[in-house]
Parts: sequence; C-alpha cells; structure tokens
Amino acid sequence: MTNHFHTNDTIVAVATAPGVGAIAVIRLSGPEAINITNSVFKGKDLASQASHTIHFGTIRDEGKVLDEVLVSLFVAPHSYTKENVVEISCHGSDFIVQQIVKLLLQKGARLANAGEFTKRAFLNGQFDLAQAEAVADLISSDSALSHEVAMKQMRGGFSQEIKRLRAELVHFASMIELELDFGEEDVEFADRDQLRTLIGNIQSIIRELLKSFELGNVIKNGVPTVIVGKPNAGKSTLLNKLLNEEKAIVSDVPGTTRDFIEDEINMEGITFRFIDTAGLRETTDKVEAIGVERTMQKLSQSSLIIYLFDITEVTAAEVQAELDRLNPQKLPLVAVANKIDQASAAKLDAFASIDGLVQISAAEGANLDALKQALVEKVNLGKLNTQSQTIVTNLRHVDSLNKTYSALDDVLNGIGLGMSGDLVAADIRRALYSLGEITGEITTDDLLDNIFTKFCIGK
Ligand SMILES: Nc1nc2c(c(=O)[nH]1)N(C=O)[C@@H](CNc1ccc(C(=O)N[C@@H](CCC(=O)O)C(=O)O)cc1)CN2
Ligand SMILES: Nc1nc2c(ncn2[C@@H]2O[C@H](COP(=O)(O)OP(=O)(O)OP(=O)(O)O)[C@@H](O)[C@H]2O)c(=O)[nH]1
Repeated sequence: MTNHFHTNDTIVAVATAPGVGAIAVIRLSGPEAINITNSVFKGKDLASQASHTIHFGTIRDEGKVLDEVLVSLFVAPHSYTKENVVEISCHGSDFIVQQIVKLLLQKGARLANAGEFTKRAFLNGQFDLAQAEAVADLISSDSALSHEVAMKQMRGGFSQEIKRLRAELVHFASMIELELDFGEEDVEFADRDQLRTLIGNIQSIIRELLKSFELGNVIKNGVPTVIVGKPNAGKSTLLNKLLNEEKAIVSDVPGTTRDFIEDEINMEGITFRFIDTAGLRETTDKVEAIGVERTMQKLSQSSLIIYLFDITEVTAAEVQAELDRLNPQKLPLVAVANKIDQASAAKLDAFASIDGLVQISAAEGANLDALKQALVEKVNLGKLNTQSQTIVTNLRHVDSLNKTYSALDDVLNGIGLGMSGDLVAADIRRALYSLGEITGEITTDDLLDNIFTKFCIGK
C-alpha cells in the first residue's frame, strides 16, 4: 500500500497510565519531535544522534530542572509512526508529567488526539487498518485467547486472508474489464464457469469467517453466562465463591493488582461474563409469573446456563422436568446439584441419571474444579484450533464481510442471467470495495475517526 501522508504538526501525549508510577513516558511524533525535545533537553545534542539510541539528561524550563530523564530517539522513517518519534521517560509523577507536556506544547507541539499515533502509523503504511484495530484489542485483551487472537490479527494473519481473497477478485475484475475494452467484438476472456466457481469459493471462505465471529465475540467479550435456580439454591454463594477464587488468583501474583471486574471470571483462558445476575435474583421473589418471564428473557440472552438446585430439596425427576421446561432452545447448560455437604450418599446416587450433572457444595467450595471443567467443555473451545483458524472478532469486519457476500450474490445472479460484462464488473467492484474497507485500502475520514477515537489518548 502506498500512502503519501504528511502532517506538519508534531503531536505529544502521555503514553503511560495516569497516577503515580516509577516511570512515566511522554511521546512525541512528527517532523519537529527531535528539535522540540532538543530545545528543552540538556545533555547530548539530540539532533545529531542515531535512531534507536537512548540518552540521559535533564529537562529544563528556563534553566530550572524539571526532572532527570531518559530520551529515546526514533528517526524517521524508523519508528512506530514512521515519523520522527521521541520518548521521554521521566519520574512517574502526574505533576512532573504535566509540567513537561506543558513545556513541549509551548515549544510547538500540540496535544495528540485519541489514537492519533496509531492512526499516523496506519496512514504512513506501518500496518493496515485491521492490524491497527488489533492494537486496541491487544491493549484490552484480558485472557489467553483474546490475547492470542489480537496478536495474530496485529501481526497480519487476518489481513493476509482478506488480501488473498481480494487479489483473486481483482484478477477476475480485470479480465472482465478487458472484455469491455473490446466493446462490440463479443469476446469472453473471463470464463463464466470459472468465475462462478471462484465466487463460490470466496463466498464459502466468507461464510467460515462470519461463522467464526460467534466465537470471536465470545473470546473478546466473554461467554454470556447466567445462573438460574430456585430461591436459596445457593446462586449468590456460588457466584461469590467463583469470583473470589478468581480474585485470589489474580492478587496472588505480586504487582498485578488491577480493577476487579465484578462479574467476569477467567477459566482456562476463557472469560465467562455473568449477565445481570442481580436482576435474576429479584426474579426469585413472590411474584412468580413475572419472575419466570424475566428468567426466560435472561436465558435467551445468554449462551451458557448454569442450572443450580438444592439437592436436599428436590427429586431427580423434578429436576429433569425443570430442565426440559427451562431450556427448549437446547442452549449449552450445566446442571449443578448444590449442598452435597447436606446430602446422603444414597441421595447423591439417585441423581446419577441426570446427564452431565456436577455435584458441588458452594458454601464449602467443594468440587468447584469439576464445575469449571464442565463450563469450559461446554464452550467447546477445546475443539478449536486458534493457531490455524482465522477468527473474526470485530463487528465492523462482519459488516464489511456481509456486504461483500451480498455483492458476490449479485455477481452470481448477473452471470446466471447472462448479464453484460460491465454490469458484472460493477458488482465485483462493489465486493472489492467492501473487502478493501477491512484492511483500509478503502477508507473515509469518517471511518478512520470512528475507529481511532475509540483508542485511548497516547496510543
Ligand atoms: N517504548 C515503547 N514501547 C512500545 C511501543 C512504543 O511505541 N514505545 N509500541 C508502540 O505501540 C509497541 C512496540 N511497537 C513498535 C513498533 C515499531 C517500532 C519501530 O521503531 N519500528 C521501526 C524500526 C524497526 C526496527 O528497528 O527493526 C520501523 O518500523 O521502521 C517501535 C515500536 C509496544 N512497546
Ligand atoms: N449447607 C450448605 N448451604 C449452602 C450451600 N450453598 C449455599 N448455602 C446456603 O443456602 C442459603 C441460600 O444461599 P444463597 O446463595 O443466598 O442462595 P440464592 O440462590 O442466591 O438465593 P436467592 O438470592 O434467594 O435467590 C444460604 O444460607 C447459604 O449459606 C452449600 O453448599 N451447603
């Protein structure tokens, strides 16, 4: 891709998270990045240093030392943005950071917009649009799988697949357009049967990609999971137990304290997102009719159900009947018998007939590993080979793939009806346009704004 994008302004932003830290990084990008930094830096002359070198010195505001810093130099085009880039590593105080940024603004830099570094990297050809989007996914990835998929997309896996499809279509578009040049002579360079086969192949690849979004969405946003059961079955106890275990695991690792997400649990690299269980808890009040209706509604929004019951309160036959009633859609469901600490061996045996039943004690935390195992197996990612399969995780890509698919339908119809080359070519170009939107061969300012303003400042 050739992009001739030049901006005259030099942007600056804090690249690290706000708050006190050991070090904070301030990043500049643009033609004057090195000169602007040089004008406030006391140390070596930065303008005469090689790319990818680091220099110690001080940042001074009219002689007053603001901080001792390290400055990293990236000389265009050898940088993330392909422009001159300077990174100033200062001490991690918001006050120092603000003072230095203020100084750089006075010297001619301007504050970067959200995602502007990555936008410049894209516009200057460092990577394509799908790869740029993956940078944001990578930053927000919070499980082994979401990390893996984002990393693969950032490194161009998905883009290559789209580009291969596009290249095949371009070839055929050019054959058909060649025919048009011959006008009246009625030649067919593009064999219609071959064209039909090609379109069919491309459509089947697109169908696979669209299908992968079901999973891609789960990987990125978590498996929407709901815990249902009668009042006092132990739903809150179970959820708290699962959440607390997760919390304990996370905080066991020194230095990884992070905001605790109230209702997400990560198991074997898969994120389970518990949907509106608070609402569900309400449904267990006296107003049975409304309760049931709400429960059914919650069920339809989830892709995994945990049906929890108090084993001391019911018979196996009752549970089986309830399961049949609750889940006519046959969503993945794990039946869980709770309070086994209160049940006799004979009682436990009586439930052997229930398919895949997991028996736990939420209060005592007994057998939770078996439950986790059952949940992970239900999601069935085990079957998936994330290494070799391309997974779509982005709704914008889904939209473009759908548009491509329907344009290809039109191509097929056109061929079937013996439509003239120019009409078929127009539909092929429409398909190419939609595919090109994914990797950014085709862009509009609106599209780019839409994508990059969702990034954080400094990225
Ligand atoms: N300090 C720091 N860490 C960071 C980044 C950064 O910008 N700064 N990144 C930003 O997100 C990521 C790394 N991405 C980067 C990608 C390319 C280049 C770069 O300098 N590329 C040059 C030279 C390549 C080479 O020497 O082989 C180039 O592409 O020409 C730098 C960072 C993550 N860590
Ligand atoms: N013996 C025993 N008691 C449990 C177990 N799990 C939960 N309980 C108790 O059962 C009672 C109800 O538990 P909750 O977690 O509040 O049940 P719930 O399903 O959320 O109840 P609602 O909020 O009314 O829907 C509490 O007194 C718990 O301590 C268990 O494994 N064994």
